[in-house]
Order: sequence, then structure tokens, then C-alpha cells
Amino acid sequence: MSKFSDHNFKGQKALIRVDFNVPLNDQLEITDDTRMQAAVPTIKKILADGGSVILMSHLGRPKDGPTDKYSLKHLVNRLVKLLDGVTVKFAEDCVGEVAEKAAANLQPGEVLLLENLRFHKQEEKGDKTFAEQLSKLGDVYVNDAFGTAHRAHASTAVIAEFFPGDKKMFGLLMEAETSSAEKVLHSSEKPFTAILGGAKVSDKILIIENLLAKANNIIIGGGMAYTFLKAQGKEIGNSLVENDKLDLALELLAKAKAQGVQLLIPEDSVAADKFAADANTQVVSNDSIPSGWMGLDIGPKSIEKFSEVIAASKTILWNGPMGVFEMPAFQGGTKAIADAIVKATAGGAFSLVGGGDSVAAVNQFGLADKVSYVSTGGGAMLEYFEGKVLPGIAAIK
Ligand SMILES: Nc1ncnc2c1ncn2[C@@H]1O[C@H](COP(=O)(O)OP(=O)(O)OP(=O)(O)O)[C@@H](O)[C@H]1O
Ligand SMILES: O=C(O)[C@H](O)COP(=O)(O)O
Repeated sequence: MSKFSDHNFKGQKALIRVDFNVPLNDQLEITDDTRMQAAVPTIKKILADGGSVILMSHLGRPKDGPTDKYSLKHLVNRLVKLLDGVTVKFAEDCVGEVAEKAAANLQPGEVLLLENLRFHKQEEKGDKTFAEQLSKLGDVYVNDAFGTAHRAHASTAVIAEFFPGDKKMFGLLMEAETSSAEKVLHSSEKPFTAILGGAKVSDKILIIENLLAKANNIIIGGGMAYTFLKAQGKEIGNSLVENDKLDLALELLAKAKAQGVQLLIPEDSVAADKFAADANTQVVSNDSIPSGWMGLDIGPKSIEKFSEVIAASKTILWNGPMGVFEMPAFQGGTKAIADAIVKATAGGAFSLVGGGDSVAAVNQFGLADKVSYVSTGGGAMLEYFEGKVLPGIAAIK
């Protein structure tokens, strides 16, 4: 493995895996470009050395091949702006003739953005031939995708096999992220509170088990909470649920109790009669969400309880919004939890916020500079905290 800052990229084509999985609205506009901004120092150093840059990333979770909604072409203009007007070319496929030609024609000082890696099924399968095809596009491989480092995919892990030790390295973002996470891991003052929310229930529910060994309090909000509530036999109406995780949820509740960890689940919700910004809403107890309604935010009692626990914490880890914060009617819970974290931070706690949407929420509320560290990793950050060696990191080392 080579050290990024010691490497001179003059005349080289650097193939960088970035995590440009940014949130887009219905008009396909970027609503938060934190992850793109975070990759800029790495890109600029390569261009300043006299090299050229080939960027590859996924966007969302496309299931059926190329889909306009998930095209990285929607990011080109923003990238040009963030790079102060540098030429950014776009290849409509990440492998094959289109990509190879575009890479071959790339001049020093230019950037080429490849189309969404996940338009090919081979990416997530970690296919070797696909990884080798990608590897041919660049002279050196730089992994700067901390947010995707927990995935053992072709572009994040397998590809590293095709570069010799002095031609593969981490980028500046990856270095910064891992050193901040190490700081928290080794200096976590108690009480340590982990706050989890969002919609990726099956991904994140497994992380809770490992957090039980580290945290004093685990707060569950967002879509994830309803799997726990249903497991306890509560009526959750049409709320988000993963029925194959009900037993696991019960097991986690029992384990938390046995280990003396406070696992907090929301008592009430802001429920809606449809998943829409103009839905009818009502605050309901989580004992019984009316049939046909769905919980889209935590309610006032939950906010009060969660805020008390946060106020007494010295280390706070937050991933996943408390509700559908993209819609004003359901952003109250996420905003209140963000405020509680900011207050605790001002009082001396260390707070780390990570995850595409959690970071977007903190930015939307103008609070990003009031927490201790904003990470571009959501799931990746959580897995790092579990002490796992992330595939994207292991592949380079
Ligand atoms: N009660 C809920 N029902 C349905 N969706 C919800 C609910 N609460 C939150 N969400 C949605 O969860 C999404 C974010 O979840 P996600 O798990 O992707 O978080 P994240 O911060 O982006 O983390 P990561 O970076 O790991 O993906 C948001 O789009 C939000 O609208
Ligand atoms: O947003 C994220 O957590 C990363 O970009 C990884 O996305 P994934 O969960 O779809 O693999």
C-alpha cells in the first residue's frame, strides 16, 4: 500500500472509488452534497500533481439495470462547481468500450465520471471479471469511499487485487474518517449513547447486538422502531416493518435487559394516513396505531424521553433520522434530537453524526458545525464502531 500524500500522480490516471451516493429529490436535484465535497481534496491533489481522475461510484440501490433516477449524470454540474470549473466528462457506462475510450482520451487536469456501478449486477456480487475490467481504466487505484467501505463489492474490494502494492492507496477522506473514528473508539467517555433510526432496518438491526457491548443507552427511532413495536405485539398499522426480524428484535430487547443496557423505543408517533407530505396526521400512542395509518415520526413523549437521555450523555453516536424528515410534517423528531445532541455537545459531550440522510438532516437544520464530527459513513461508520475490519479497508491493506 502506498501513502496518498507521498504519491506523485503526474502523468497518471487515478481511478478513485468515491461514495457519491447523495440524496436527490423528485426533480433529481442534489439535496445534500456533503459526500461530494468530502472527496474534493483527494481529487484536487491528483489534478494539481498533473494527473487525471476517473471517478466511480454507486447511487442508490437500482434493481433493474440503467434507470434515469439513479444516473450519476445528475451529479456532473455540481461536480464542476465543486472543482472550480475543471472539465468533467461523463461516460454512460462504467465498463466496456464507452468507458475505455473515455478513459484513454482523458488528459491531465481532467476528470471523468463513470455511470453508476450498480447498473451492472456484477458490482454488488463482487465479480472478478468486472473488477478487472474496471481496473484497466486507471494506472493507480485510490479508495476514498468510506461510506461504502463495509461493502465487499467489485469496485470497493475485489479490484484492489489487480493493482500492485505501490499502486493502491486510501484517499484523504478515508484517512480522515478512520482517524476520527479511532479517536472515538479509544476515548469513549461514558455514558455512551447510540441513536439509530432510518429505513435500512435489516442492515442496522444486526449492529445493535454489537453496540450492546459498548453503549449504555441505545435509542431506536425512525422506521426501525416499528419492527421492535410489532415484535412486542403492538398494532403498528401500515408502518415500515421487517417481519423476518421480529424474533431478532425480541432477542435484542432481552439481551439489552440482561446486559444492563437501556434500549429505548419510542412511546408515541406522528402517524399519517398516507406516505405523503400532505397526508392527514395525528399523534398516537405506539400501543395502537390505527389500521391504515403509519408512523412517520417520533411523537412528543418520545422526544422528551430521548432528549433527557442525550442530555446526560458524554459520547453520542447518531445514524439514521427519527422520521421522514424530508417532509416538513415529519421532521420534528429528527430536529429535536439534533438539537439535543447540539446542546449536549456544547456541554462537553463528543458527538459523531454519520449517514447520508442523517448528515443531510443536520445540514438542513444548519447544525453541522455544532456537532463534534460529521462522518460521510452511515452503515460503514457503525460497522467500524463494532470493531469489524471493513472489506474496503482490508483490501488495500
Ligand atoms: N418512520 C419511517 N418510515 C419510513 N421511512 C422512514 C421513517 N423514518 C425515517 N425514514 C426514512 O429513512 C431514510 C433514511 O434511512 P437510512 O437508514 O438510509 O439513513 P442514513 O442516515 O442515510 O444512513 P446510511 O448512510 O447508512 O444509509 C430517510 O429517507 C427517511 O425518510
Ligand atoms: O449510503 C450508504 O450507506 C452507502 O453509500 C452504501 O449504500 P448501500 O447501503 O446501498 O450499500
